[in-house]
Amino acid sequence: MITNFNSFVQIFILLFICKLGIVRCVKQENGYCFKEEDCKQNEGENFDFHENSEKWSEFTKPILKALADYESCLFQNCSCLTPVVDEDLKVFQHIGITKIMLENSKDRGTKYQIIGHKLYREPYCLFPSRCSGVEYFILKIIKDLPDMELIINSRDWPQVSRHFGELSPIFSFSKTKDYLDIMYPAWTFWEGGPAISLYPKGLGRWDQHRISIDKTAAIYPWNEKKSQAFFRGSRTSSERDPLILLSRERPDLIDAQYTKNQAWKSDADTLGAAPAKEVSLEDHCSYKYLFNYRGVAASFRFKHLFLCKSLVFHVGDEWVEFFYPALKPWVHYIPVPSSATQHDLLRLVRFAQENDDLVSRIAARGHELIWNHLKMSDIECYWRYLLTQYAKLLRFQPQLDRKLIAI
Ligand SMILES: O=c1ccn([C@@H]2O[C@H](COP(=O)(O)OP(=O)(O)O[C@H]3O[C@H](CO)[C@@H](O)[C@H](O)[C@H]3O)[C@@H](O)[C@H]2O)c(=O)[nH]1
Repeated sequence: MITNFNSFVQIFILLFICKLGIVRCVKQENGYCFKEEDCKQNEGENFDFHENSEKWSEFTKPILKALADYESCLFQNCSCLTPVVDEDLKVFQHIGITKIMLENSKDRGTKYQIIGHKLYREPYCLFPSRCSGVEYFILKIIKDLPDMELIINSRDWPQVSRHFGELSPIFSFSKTKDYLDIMYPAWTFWEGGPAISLYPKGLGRWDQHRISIDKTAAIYPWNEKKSQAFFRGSRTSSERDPLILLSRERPDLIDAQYTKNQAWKSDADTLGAAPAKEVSLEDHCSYKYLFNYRGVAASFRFKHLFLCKSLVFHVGDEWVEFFYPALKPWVHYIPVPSSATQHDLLRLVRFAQENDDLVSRIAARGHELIWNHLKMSDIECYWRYLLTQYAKLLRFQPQLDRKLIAI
C-alpha cells in the first residue's frame, strides 16, 4: 500500500516537473517516458493521441494493437520475403514434383526448362511481353540455378484450386487462399504490365519507377500533399464502385474516377460517366491518401503507391502477390474491408484527416519497407530462392525437350 502510494507520488511529481519543462517527457502508446534513453528507444512510435480518440476507436485500437504486436523482421537480403516460398512449396514437401504432374499441367501455362544454366521455353507464349518480363529475371540469376522444368502461368487468374482437381505445380503471380499456385514476382517488375496511354508499352521497369516516383514524392512532402483521397483506374472490379460514387458526391474529400481500359465500350463501363483522363503514378504523390483495390486478380499499383510516401488504404485482403505478407495491416497501411460502404469510406477519410500525425507514421513505415526491401535486387533474390527450393522438390532429372527454343 505504502509502495503504491510512493509510486503514485513519484509519478505525480514527475508529471508536474514534466509540465514545467524541467525534464523531457513524451506521451507514448504505453504511457510516458521520462528518461532520455527510453524516449529515444521509442521515439519512432510516439503516439499523438487525438483529443477525441474515442471517436475513432475503431481505427486507433487496431493500430495500437498492431504496433504493440509488431516485430519488425530483420531483412538479410530477401529473407523476410521468402517465407512465402516455403509456404507455397509445403504441399509438395512429401510427394515431390513428378514428371507426370508437369505433363498434366502443361496446358495451364508456358513450359520452361533450365538445363546447364541455359533457359528454354516452348515456342508459343500467350503474352510475349509477359514471358519476356519473367525471362529477364530468370536470365539474371541463371548461373546460380540447377537444372529444372517448370510451368509458368502468365494469365492474371491462378490455376490450381485448393478445393478440387489435381495438385499441380504451377507458378502464378497472384492468388487467394482458395488456390495452391506457387507465387512468383509478376512480369511487370520488368515489362508486360497493362498498357494505358501513359504506359503504351505496358507498365513495367519497377527500377525506373522507383526513382521517378521517389523524385516526385520529394516535391510533395507530407504537409504539402492535398488532404484528399485519390484513385485512378479502370472498372476491373465493382468493389471500386462505392469510392467512385462517393467521390462524385464529395469531390472535396475524394478524387476517384474510372479510366478506360481495352474492354471499354461506353460510359456504362465507367459507371455512367465519361472516362477520366489517366494520371501517372508519379502524380498520385500529391495526395495524402491513396486507394488500392484488387482488379481481376491483385493490382500492380499497390507497390507503386507506397513510393509516394502517402498513406495507402488497401481494400480487401483476398488477392495477394508474393510481397504482400511482408506488409502488415495498420502498421504499413490501413486495411479496408471490401464490403466498405460509402459511409464507411467517408468516415475513413475523415479519420485520416483528423489524425494526421498518426497516419503519417503509417505512411512512412509503408514507404520504408517497400523502398528498402522491394528493390530489383530483392526480386532477383526472391526468384533465386524460389527456383532453388523448387528444384529440390523435383523427383526426376530433367532432360532437354527438343521442342523448346533457347531464350
Ligand atoms: O490513370 C491511371 C490509370 C491506371 N494506371 C495504372 O495502370 C494499371 C492498370 O490499372 P487498371 O486499369 O485499374 O487495372 P488493374 O485492375 O489495376 O489491373 C488489371 O490488369 C492487371 C494486368 O493484367 C491484372 O493483373 C489485374 O488483376 C487487372 O485487374 C495500374 O497499375 C494503375 O495504377 C495509372 O497509373 N493511371
